[in-house]
Amino acid sequence: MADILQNVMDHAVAVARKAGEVRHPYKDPRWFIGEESVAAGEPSILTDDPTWIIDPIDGTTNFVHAFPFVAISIGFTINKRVEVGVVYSCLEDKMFTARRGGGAFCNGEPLQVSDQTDVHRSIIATEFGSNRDPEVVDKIFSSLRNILSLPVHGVRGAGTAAVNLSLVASGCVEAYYEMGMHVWDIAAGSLLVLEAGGIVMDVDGGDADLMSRRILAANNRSVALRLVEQIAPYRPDRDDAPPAACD
Ligand SMILES: O=P(O)(O)O[C@H]1[C@H](O)[C@@H](O)[C@H](O)[C@@H](O)[C@@H]1O
Ligand SMILES: [Mg+2]
Ligand SMILES: [Mg+2]
Repeated sequence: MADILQNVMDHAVAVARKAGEVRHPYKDPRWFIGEESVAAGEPSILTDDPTWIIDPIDGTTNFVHAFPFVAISIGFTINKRVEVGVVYSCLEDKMFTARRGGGAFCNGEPLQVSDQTDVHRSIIATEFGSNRDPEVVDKIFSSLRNILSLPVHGVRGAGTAAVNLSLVASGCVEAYYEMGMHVWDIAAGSLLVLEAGGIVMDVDGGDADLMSRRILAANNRSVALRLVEQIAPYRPDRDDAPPAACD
């Protein structure tokens, strides 16, 4: 794993030098989008530059309550595309890694999504999120009611987007969808799913957009599209939305 990260960092330096940049790719804040740096006021704009997208603790509520799923999530993008994803599920002691075109792995073992094509025989992961706006809560429950009534085998939520995506990549659940999480929750995990043979799209069936705060990741298109029909979509403010103007 250290080798993969070192290669990527070397690549970042090479790309920067080629572009005539003198910035140091590990230190310049423009090369990072992190949950804590954004909370501290740093920008959350995804550019074509090599960019580390980091969530130091994914599953904070779990962590606080000792609910045993917590992860560290590190994604690396070039030209807005995730090239490397690392999710470390701390209490499971599982290190998930993926490199674009190089497959996905858990503790070094290759991962493959589930081969289930029938949504009725599937487990779907999702989260309730933290938005308690009644309209949003109604949409969440509407989606959930539709999916449970399909019916499916079950609905689960680990309390961390990164772990939910690792579960899709591992074939333990067929799909995961959520609206309201952030780019640092899903950058790394989305590559795990793609490299394990799955697909990632918007909840309305459109193209995936890392900054949209919406994701549907699935083992295959047929399961994904059945879910698209059931999900009541809403649009949270984008991660790259300009800050609201102050009076
Ligand atoms: O624990 P976090 O890093 O805050 O990430 C959470 C996110 O805040 C929450 O909205 C989602 O439902 C979870 O799946 C994230 O992982
Ligand atoms: Mg998170
Ligand atoms: Mg976090």
